[in-house]
Amino acid sequence: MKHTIKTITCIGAGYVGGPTMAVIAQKCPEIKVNVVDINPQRIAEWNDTDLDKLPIYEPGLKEVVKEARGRNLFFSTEVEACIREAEMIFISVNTPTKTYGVGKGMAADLKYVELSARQIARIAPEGKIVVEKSTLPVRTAQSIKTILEAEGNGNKFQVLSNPEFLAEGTAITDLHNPDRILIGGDQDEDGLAAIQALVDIYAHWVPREQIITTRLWSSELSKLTANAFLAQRISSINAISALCERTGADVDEIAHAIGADTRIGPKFLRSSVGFGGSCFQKDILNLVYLCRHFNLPEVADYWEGVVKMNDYQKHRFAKQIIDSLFNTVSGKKIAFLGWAFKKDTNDTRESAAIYVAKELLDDLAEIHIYDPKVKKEQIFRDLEYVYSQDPTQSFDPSVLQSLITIHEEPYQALENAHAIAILTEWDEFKTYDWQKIHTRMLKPAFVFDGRNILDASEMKKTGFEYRGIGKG
Ligand SMILES: NC(=O)C1=CN([C@@H]2O[C@H](COP(=O)(O)OP(=O)(O)OC[C@H]3O[C@@H](n4cnc5c(N)ncnc54)[C@H](O)[C@@H]3O)[C@@H](O)[C@H]2O)C=CC1
Ligand SMILES: O=C(O)[C@H]1O[C@H](OP(=O)(O)OP(=O)(O)OC[C@H]2O[C@@H](n3ccc(=O)[nH]c3=O)[C@H](O)[C@@H]2O)[C@H](O)[C@@H](O)[C@@H]1O
Repeated sequence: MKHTIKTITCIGAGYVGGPTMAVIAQKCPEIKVNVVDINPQRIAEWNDTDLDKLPIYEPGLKEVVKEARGRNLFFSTEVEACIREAEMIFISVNTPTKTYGVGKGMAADLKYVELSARQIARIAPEGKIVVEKSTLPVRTAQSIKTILEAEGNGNKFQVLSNPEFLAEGTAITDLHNPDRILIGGDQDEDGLAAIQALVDIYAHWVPREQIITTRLWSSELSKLTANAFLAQRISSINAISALCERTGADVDEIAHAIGADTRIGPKFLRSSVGFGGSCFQKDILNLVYLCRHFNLPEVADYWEGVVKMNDYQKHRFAKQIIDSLFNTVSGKKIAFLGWAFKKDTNDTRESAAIYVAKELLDDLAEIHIYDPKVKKEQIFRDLEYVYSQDPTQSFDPSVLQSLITIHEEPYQALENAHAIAILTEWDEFKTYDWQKIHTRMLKPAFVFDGRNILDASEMKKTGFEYRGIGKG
């Protein structure tokens, strides 16, 4: 049965739902695209006439929203009405690591996905194509199908898996020029027709040979595997960075040398203070949990090593700061450049900065933070959350208020600092007047470059005690 898709609804107006649907609306002007969310503030921000107030910062996003919003792109809290109206429904809700009960700290929390599936089943007047856009454990489509069939008033639903591979900070270019689109579905006649309906949407702008279609389980597991491989590369180069620091080798030279091998390739070999972001850790832990569930402990341990290495890298960075500052940072001003988990985003989820800050705060450092895009309230929320997760510590928020200062402007944050730590690779940090900064710091003036973005020899010439990652 051929489907003609006239209306799409996406449940979840977050970092994925918002930009992905904006681009579908931009490229398919004849399709009406509704993006719905239970968070009214988020929807109000998506609808703000001032495009600088969109809830997420992504280069190029404003332009896409400006073109499509009000034409065929609509943001709304009317979840039920929009479910009724659409022939195809994307589920793009959050799937964080579980913080309670069975699988706590490891498994993906699927409660928002389940709620969405139940809501669709309950109110959809007829069968729909339901598309998993969220990252999900392999075989989740089966659970969604079971719910849809059990609660769906006899309607027939098709479930597709269409994982998203965009990276934050480059979301719009990734969506406009994806390496591939992946669509998994049942291989019977109805399943293939549903796959074709989604292929037809992407084919508006993605060459057909870049649209890969697979069975459901392969598509779901490809997403977890892709993130695990990407994160593994970072942990691998970071492991080597530790050895470089002991031996006098330079990790950037090594990355260049090995990346020239076409079998390895040059991308994703930037050694850093550790990977952050909402997904790498969550998705690997989810993979580890699945492996244990299927009684594959060796496979689970293998992938868990990627996360352990990342924790080690963040800890190593914080420890190096404390060790270099004569074994204590108590009462010392440490300036943080950057709080976001990478440049060109205001997202701070699992940012390495949070964990480095916590270790320094535990040693009573006074931390001054400047990030060009992250809001003050978000930084406090991140720190309060990380303390709330540490059962060994009683948490007094007033201490946090007295030890943390957030700056709207970088030079004040750096003035009279004992040390500067670069946590995010924002381009603007490279353009600062480092000579001026040096004169205004306490001496010895330490710079811990967690992103290797500054020129080590220039910094040393200026008089800094400069420490890069993996620089022997
Ligand atoms: N952030 C990223 O770069 C990427 C994320 N993903 C995956 O996409 C999924 C979504 O991630 P994000 O967009 O980052 O999450 P997010 O937290 O930014 O957005 C999720 C949204 O869903 C809404 N929501 C939750 N339950 C709802 C319900 N029942 N009805 C309506 N709205 C509901 C929340 O209010 C929130 O606004 C996750 O599974 C994630 O792993 C995949 C690729 C990239
Ligand atoms: O599933 C997801 O959420 C997404 O996760 C990552 O995207 P994202 O986390 O947005 O950003 P990345 O560019 O992958 O960076 C992740 C972290 O790794 C760090 N990183 C990246 C690359 C590198 O060489 N070194 C390094 O330390 C970044 O600074 C950042 O903290 C993947 O790149 C996307 O393909 C995927 O869709």
